Amino acid sequence: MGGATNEAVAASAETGSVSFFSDKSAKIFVAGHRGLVGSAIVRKLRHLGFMNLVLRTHAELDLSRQSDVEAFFASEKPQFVILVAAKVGGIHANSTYPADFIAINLQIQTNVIDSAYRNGVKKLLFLGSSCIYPKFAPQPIPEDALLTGPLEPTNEWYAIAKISGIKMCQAYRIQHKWDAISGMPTNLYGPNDNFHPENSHVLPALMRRFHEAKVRGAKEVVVWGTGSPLREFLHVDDLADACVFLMDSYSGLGHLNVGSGKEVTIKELAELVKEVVGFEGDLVWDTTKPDGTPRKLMDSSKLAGLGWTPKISLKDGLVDTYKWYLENVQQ
Ligand SMILES: NC(=O)C1=CN([C@@H]2O[C@H](COP(=O)(O)OP(=O)(O)OC[C@H]3O[C@@H](n4cnc5c(N)ncnc54)[C@H](OP(=O)(O)O)[C@@H]3O)[C@@H](O)[C@H]2O)C=CC1
Ligand SMILES: C[C@H]1O[C@H](OP(=O)(O)OP(=O)(O)OC[C@H]2O[C@@H](n3cnc4c(=O)[nH]c(N)nc43)[C@H](O)[C@@H]2O)[C@@H](O)[C@@H](O)C1=O
Repeated sequence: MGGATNEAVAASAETGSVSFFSDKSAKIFVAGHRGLVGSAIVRKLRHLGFMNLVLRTHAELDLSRQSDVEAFFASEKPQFVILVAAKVGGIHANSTYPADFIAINLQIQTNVIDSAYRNGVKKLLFLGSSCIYPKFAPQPIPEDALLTGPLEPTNEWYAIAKISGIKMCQAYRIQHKWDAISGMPTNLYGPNDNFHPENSHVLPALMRRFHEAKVRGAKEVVVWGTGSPLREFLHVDDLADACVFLMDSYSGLGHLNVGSGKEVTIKELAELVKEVVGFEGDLVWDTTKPDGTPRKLMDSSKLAGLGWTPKISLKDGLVDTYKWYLENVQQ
């Protein structure tokens, strides 16, 4: 884990953790509550009976503006923070807007983590991403592969910001004995995903492209790259379940991987999405588009050892997501 794993550091990071589930009236700020992850976390918290959620849209509170974030925390004084607001996108967006991906993410996480600490927040959960690991990390990727090799160039700007977020949580834990933890989710999907044709991740991009091709009666759909990269997918409702589990059950220095443990090639994923959508034409591979990381299956055994495992299969998750897409997105 990039140099901060020795016993002395771990011992100095003891914070005296608090129970999250014991007080359903606790004031919880879910930053980024209208996105894929934030909306799933809000659904989960409400289902569990948490009613005192503090929510702000991007328009109401721009988390990249330091003074606005400081004023918000000083007046609202939340007890818990789940930080899932970020500049997020797929391989094309990451490559095209490197300045936005590094700057906005550094700004949001620095403002929120520091203000949360200064205003007496009891516990904060920060989310990174599996792209923090080296491009050629051992597979499945253990947490301690962090900072052991060069990053994948298509998303190194985003990865550097996310690594800084992990390190900031660790630094505040060590220096201030403050309960800031980090989870590293694998590639996610589900309701409220971003279905933009170019800037989204592969799964929603393909769902939309196959759906529109089916409606038009098209014979072919273009898929990016060679189809050979392997990816691990987790339904966002499983991730939300893991996040509340971590809020209650984990208070350690090290970040924890959150994955499904199952990987598919992009070709296999494309065939599965095609089947779920009901498109009957052919796939055409555009090999001028980047493949990105060849493989990034995470080792989530530490989280499993704490007692959390995912429940939703990729097939069931795709069916659920396509149903949501038909009811909420398609024209
Ligand atoms: N999606 C994925 O596959 C993965 C996601 N993650 C992580 O999970 C977290 C959530 O991602 P996801 O839900 O997919 O992202 P989304 O893009 O779906 O949601 C991000 C949310 O953050 C808000 N936001 C962005 N910028 C600002 C800002 N300056 N001020 C206030 N709010 C802002 C967005 O609001 P608005 O839309 O109005 O701008 C949106 O509600 C991120 O930390 C991401 O890195 C990790 C691994 C994989
Ligand atoms: C979550 C994760 O997400 C990103 O990394 P990524 O896993 O490479 O993400 P992706 O979903 O965009 O692509 C996965 C694979 O799929 C192929 N692919 C085929 N056809 C389409 C397509 O139509 N769109 C997209 N986006 N990809 C396509 C594509 O060429 C690649 O081989 C980073 O933002 C990173 O920062 C991060 O954290």
